[in-house]
Amino acid sequence: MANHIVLYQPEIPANTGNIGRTCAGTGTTLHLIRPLGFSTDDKMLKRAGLDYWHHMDIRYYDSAEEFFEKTEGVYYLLTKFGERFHTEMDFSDTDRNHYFVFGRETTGLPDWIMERYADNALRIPMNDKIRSLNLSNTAAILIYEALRQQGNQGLH
Ligand SMILES: C[S@@+](CC[C@H](N)C(=O)[O-])C[C@H]1O[C@@H](n2cnc3c(N)ncnc32)[C@H](O)[C@@H]1O
Repeated sequence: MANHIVLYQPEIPANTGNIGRTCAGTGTTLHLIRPLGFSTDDKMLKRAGLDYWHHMDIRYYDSAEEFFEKTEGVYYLLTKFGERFHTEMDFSDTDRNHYFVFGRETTGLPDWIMERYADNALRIPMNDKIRSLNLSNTAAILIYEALRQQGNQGLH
């Protein structure tokens, strides 16, 4: 089983490119839920992830409903409204698929997803001087926390 990053309607190509690069370097599958705010041929996306794009296991969905229908595992929502810190959740079971679901840069995750998976809503600590952390930074933090708990799985 594996770790998965799920981006709900990402808008900024450089964020997705950065996340793709981290996914390629850690064996993490990237799931993109449309509509995307860019073309995957976009120059900025290529600049951020160019040499790595072909190493990525990347899957596309036309809607969040389609994504949930076609995947199976444990879903975690990443949101500043989460009641638990991401470090309080146990990701150590490598027999499961762990799906880390991130919201859109401008509007986050829709209410129905927030309600359905409220028990697994996780927050990365921050103070009140900013509205939120950068999407690609949050994805990197989560991937490496999961890998740390899983013993890094052959990464060196
Ligand atoms: C730029 S933020 C979205 C901000 C949006 N206005 C909102 O209120 O959710 C993009 C995504 O990054 C993730 N994120 C940003 N800050 C976070 C935090 N402190 N804890 C967990 N996830 C965070 C969430 O998945 C969020 O949907």
